[in-house]
Amino acid sequence: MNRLQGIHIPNLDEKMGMNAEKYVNSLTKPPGSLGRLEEVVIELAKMTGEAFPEISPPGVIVFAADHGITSEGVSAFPQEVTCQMVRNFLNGGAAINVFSRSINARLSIVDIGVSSDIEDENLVKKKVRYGTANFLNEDAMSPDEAVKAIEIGFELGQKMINDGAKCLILGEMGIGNTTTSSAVAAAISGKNIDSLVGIGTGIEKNKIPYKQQVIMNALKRRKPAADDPIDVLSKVGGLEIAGMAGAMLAAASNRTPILIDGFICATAALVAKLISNQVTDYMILGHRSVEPGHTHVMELLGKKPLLDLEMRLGEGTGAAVAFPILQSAVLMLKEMATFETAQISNKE
Ligand SMILES: O=C(O)c1ccc[n+]([C@@H]2O[C@H](COP(=O)([O-])O)[C@@H](O)[C@H]2O)c1
Ligand SMILES: Cc1cc2nc[nH]c2cc1C
Repeated sequence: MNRLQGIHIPNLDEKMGMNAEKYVNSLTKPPGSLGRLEEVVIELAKMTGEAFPEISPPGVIVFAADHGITSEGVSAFPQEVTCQMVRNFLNGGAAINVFSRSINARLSIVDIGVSSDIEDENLVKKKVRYGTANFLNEDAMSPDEAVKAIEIGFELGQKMINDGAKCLILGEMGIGNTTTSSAVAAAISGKNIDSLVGIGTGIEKNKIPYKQQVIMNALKRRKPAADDPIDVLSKVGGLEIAGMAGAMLAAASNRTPILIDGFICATAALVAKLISNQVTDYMILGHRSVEPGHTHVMELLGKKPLLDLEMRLGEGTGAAVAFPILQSAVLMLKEMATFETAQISNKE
């Protein structure tokens, strides 16, 4: 697969992880008493290869794109909300703007496939096409478009890291993308569609069987190949999902930790894993979304989320809210006294 074929993801630095573990156990607390903070900082040491991992400043990239499948009435909101929310991001008024400011993150908003044009000097204009096609009736995009969207994500992830980001948060905006994500997750995992479909932006619960049926019919017609990420993306995927997957691959190839958001972001992580299995070594899961598919996808990624705040917004918000937990973990390592320096008697 062109340029992405040559992508190299370094092995985790296990030795640095062992050093970090030893050092965590020398800090003034009973061993294990800081629970998952201890696990997290050891993971970060393995990822970064640093004795005292640096994760600040974080960088947030929000990929926006439209979905032809919205014509089937699968979302509670109309398609034009994608474009309207992009304007809201650019004006600083969305939840991800607020949370990015609170963690001092650089925030980048990318049009990778919105169905209308948006003029704004702060928008990163990388439109691959004006929304996907309705994948119930035809392939969502061409294989070339899927590759292009992954490459754009990779370039923008690399740029965010070159500009100084030490941890990457990927967010998305795309009316209809819980339907797309359910289709992608089902295609890759073979899981029953019933377990992967939820209310998204808030459809009535009694509409869920219809949403499931649309996805089942589409999968029957499109027949995506489970082990081929480009086939899955081009047949039933989304441009923001491809972009996020590309950015994740860039982060992992730079040893930069990735903080994963909700269902759509985790589905992009699953696609990235199909492209390069080791990419998940560099992922930490920020939160558990209300979308039922998220729990299944997180299991496929082999990781547990940090938070469960019953959120289902997307945009990268769950990851941004989880970021201070990583900061606490890193500060624990950097600033706590050891038993020796504080002259505290250690365990018998
Ligand atoms: O991140 C999540 O888990 C999540 C769960 C439900 C909805 N969303 C957001 O809501 C939109 C998709 O919902 P829907 O109902 O239009 O498929 C899209 O813009 C996502 O960012 C996001
Ligand atoms: C208002 C709104 C904001 C969002 N942010 C992410 N998905 C969204 C969906 C809607 C409808």
